[in-house]
Amino acid sequence: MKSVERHITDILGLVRPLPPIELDLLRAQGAVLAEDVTAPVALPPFDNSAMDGYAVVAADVAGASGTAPVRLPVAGDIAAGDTGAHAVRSGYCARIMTGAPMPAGADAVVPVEWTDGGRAEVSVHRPAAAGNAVRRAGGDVREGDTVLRAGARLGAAELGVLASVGRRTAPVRPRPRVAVLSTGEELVEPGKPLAPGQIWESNGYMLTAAAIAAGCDGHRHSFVGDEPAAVLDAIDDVLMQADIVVTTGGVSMGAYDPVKEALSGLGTVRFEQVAMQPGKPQGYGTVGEDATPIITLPGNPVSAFVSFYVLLLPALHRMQGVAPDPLPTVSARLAAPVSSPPGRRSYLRVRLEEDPGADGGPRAVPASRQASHQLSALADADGLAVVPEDAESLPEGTEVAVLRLPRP
Ligand SMILES: Nc1nc2c(c(=O)[nH]1)N[C@H]1C(S)=C(S)[C@@H](COP(=O)(O)OP(=O)(O)OC[C@H]3O[C@@H](n4cnc5c(N)ncnc54)[C@H](O)[C@@H]3O)O[C@H]1N2
Ligand code: MOO
Repeated sequence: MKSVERHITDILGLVRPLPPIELDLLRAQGAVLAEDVTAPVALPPFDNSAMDGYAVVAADVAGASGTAPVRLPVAGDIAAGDTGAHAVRSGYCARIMTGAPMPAGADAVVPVEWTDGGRAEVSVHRPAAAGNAVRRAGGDVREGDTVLRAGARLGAAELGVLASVGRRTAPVRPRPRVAVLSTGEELVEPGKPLAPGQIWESNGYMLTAAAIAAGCDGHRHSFVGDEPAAVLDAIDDVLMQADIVVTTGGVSMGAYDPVKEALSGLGTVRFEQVAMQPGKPQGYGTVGEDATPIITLPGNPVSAFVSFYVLLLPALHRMQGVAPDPLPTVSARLAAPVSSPPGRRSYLRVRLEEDPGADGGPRAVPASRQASHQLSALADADGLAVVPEDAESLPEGTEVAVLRLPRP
């Protein structure tokens, strides 16, 4: 059987970072920056007041106190956004607001709380040292500084930074368009009644949601039955709108495995058995004139889920221009013994719990239901514990690596 690592590498070989596009800032949320961004000007661009108060010459108020306040005439008002040229000379002050440009000659701001708040003349009852409550030009960012690096994922803070350096748009890798296509004659749209032998389609929702959570533009397409020609038609239909196609079902050893049957003939898609549990039957390759990557995941819901995070996620990262890292791993002690098929690496659903008795490190509590159709145990899990290929059982207390599942 093929190793998990080899299969991840083969899938990575199908994809490249998507060419950058320019997106309006709010449309770029969640996307990955394609170039470094520098500041075209210093930020703040000018010296300005950090507080509402009075711009003064610090030396004038050096002796101010409650018992001997310093009285200064107020030469004018400077509001934030004031573009006029203001100046303060010794013996005078100007009322100034937070964010307003410092007048020439002034070197400190006395907060209004340290004064009587006078409009024509003000009493200052505390000294303010030079530089007090003054935000210097370039105090945040100097002109030409790199404020964000290529590869940064754009969240609220990053979008704020981009706007603060005057960008209205951002050069980003577009979110990979992931077309999710499910197959199976037994599938019924949720919300509709089930006939005997039928089940509600769940993989499409699950994988589309996982793709969106991974920063992709996931689209659940309608599912198809067990007719290989219908599978090919459906794949053809989604190709125009997809950077990668993900199918589920129809890749195993059955008499009606339409994905395998339909795609095997093309010569561009391989079907293999990967040494993992769940997720053994897998296919990967390209389809269509543009050689669009296609990944065919098994139909068992937990197999599809685990395959997405173990095999596909690194490729989705690469398409976004970030390192093709797997899920983050933590080390944990098994809270119960587990078993695993020989020669296959198992990914067991576990809940991570604090282990008060141990020297730090959580414990991994395996879900009681681990079969690949038992989807309900997944919603309780926060990780996948990895049981190596050479282990058929592990006793309670064994230290294992746990892949942390992303949570909304
Ligand atoms: N003789 C063998 N049989 C099977 C083998 C094998 O090696 N030899 N492998 C088993 C393993 S492991 C897996 S995993 C499954 C994979 O089978 P397929 O990818 O062909 O998937 P299907 O047969 O279409 O479906 C499997 C299972 O999952 C349900 N399913 C499928 N799609 C959906 C969906 N969109 N939403 C919800 N549930 C879905 C389907 O009803 C089946 O119960 O094969 C084993 N068999
Ligand atoms: O590999 Mo299947 O994915 O065991 O259920």
